[in-house]
Amino acid sequence: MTLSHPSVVSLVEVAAAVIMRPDGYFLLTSRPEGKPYAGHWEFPGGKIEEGESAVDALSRELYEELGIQVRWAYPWITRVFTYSHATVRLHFYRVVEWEGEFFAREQQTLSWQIADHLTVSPLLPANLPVLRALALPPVYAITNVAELGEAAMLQKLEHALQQGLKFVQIREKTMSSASFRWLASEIIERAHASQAKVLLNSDVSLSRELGADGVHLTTAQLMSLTSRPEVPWCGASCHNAEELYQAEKLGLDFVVLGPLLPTLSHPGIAALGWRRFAALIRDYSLPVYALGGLWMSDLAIAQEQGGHGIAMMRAVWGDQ
Ligand SMILES: Nc1nc2c([nH]c(=O)n2[C@@H]2O[C@H](COP(=O)(O)OP(=O)(O)OP(=O)(O)O)[C@@H](O)[C@H]2O)c(=O)[nH]1
Repeated sequence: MTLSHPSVVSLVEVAAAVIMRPDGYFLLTSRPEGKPYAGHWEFPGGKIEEGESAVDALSRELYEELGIQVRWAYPWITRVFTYSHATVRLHFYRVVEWEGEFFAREQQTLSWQIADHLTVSPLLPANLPVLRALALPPVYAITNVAELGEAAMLQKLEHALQQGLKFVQIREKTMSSASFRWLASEIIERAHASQAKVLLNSDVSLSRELGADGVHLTTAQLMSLTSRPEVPWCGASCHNAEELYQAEKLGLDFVVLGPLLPTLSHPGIAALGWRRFAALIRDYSLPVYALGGLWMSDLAIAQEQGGHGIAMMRAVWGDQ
C-alpha cells in the first residue's frame, strides 16, 4: 500500500523526442486544444505509463502522435520542471533514425526548426533550456598552441572552421599575457566570421573584454563559485558526480566529463571508460561532452552513451 502525504509532490515521468534531421533541424509540435498549455510548442512525446521504459514510451507516443516507427534513439538530457498542475521529469531522447511518413494524428501542427533561429512560439516553459542545449555543437575543440605553435594553430583552426567546426575553447596555460591576448583575439575574429562560438578557459573578465562567447571554468573554479559567472555561455570541466552536481547547481550550460581514456595531457589519471561515463550522466540535466583520448569517430559512441558530443585537444586539429 502506498501512503500519500500532502507534502510529497508526485512526479510525472515524460519521454520527449528531439527528432533530428541530418541538417540539424528538429521537429516541434503544437499542443492540441483541450490539453494544458494548448497552442504551446513542444517536443513530441508524452507520459510514461506504469511498467513502461522511457524508450518504449517514446516509441509508442511517436507512433500514436505522428505515425512513425523509431529505429534509433539515444538518451540525451533529463530535466525536472514544476508547473502549477504538475511536476514533470522530462527524459529527452535524440531520435536519429525512423521509418514512415509524418502525419499529425492528433490535430497538432508540425514544424521543423533549428535551435538558433526558432520561428514558432510560445514554447512550453520547461523547454527553454533545452533549446539552448540544442544550440551547442557536437564537437568542442580545445586549442593546443603549446604543441603546435601559434602559426600552425591558427592555420589548423581556419581549416577546421571551413570543415564546419562551431565551438572552440582557448586553453593555453603557459603563454605570456600579451601573446595570449593576441592569439585569443585572432581566434575569436576567425571563429565569429564562421558563426562559431569561442570560450576562454577560466578568465571571465578577459572573455568579456575580448568579446568571447563565454567562459570554460576549471574544476577548481567550479567548486569554489557560489553563482554562475554572468557570461552568455558557461561550461566547466568535471570528473565525478560531485562536480557534475555543482555544475547543475550553478546553472551552467554544459560540462566536459573525462578523461574517458588515458591521455598525454593527464598521464596517470584514472580513465572513466564509457560504462562509467554513461552511469555518471544518466538522468543528468546538462549536455555533456566526453573528453580524453577521443577521435572524431568516437562521436557516435559518446552520443549513444547519453553524451551531447565530444571535446578534443589533439585529434581535432588533424595533421593537415
Ligand atoms: N510531450 C512533451 N511534454 C512536455 C514537454 N515539455 C514539457 O514541459 N512537457 C510536459 O510534460 C507533460 C506531458 O504530458 P502530455 O499531456 O503531453 O502527455 P500525454 O501525451 O501522455 O497526454 P495525456 O495526458 O493526454 O495522456 C505535460 O505536463 C507537458 O506540459 C515537451 O517538450 N514535450
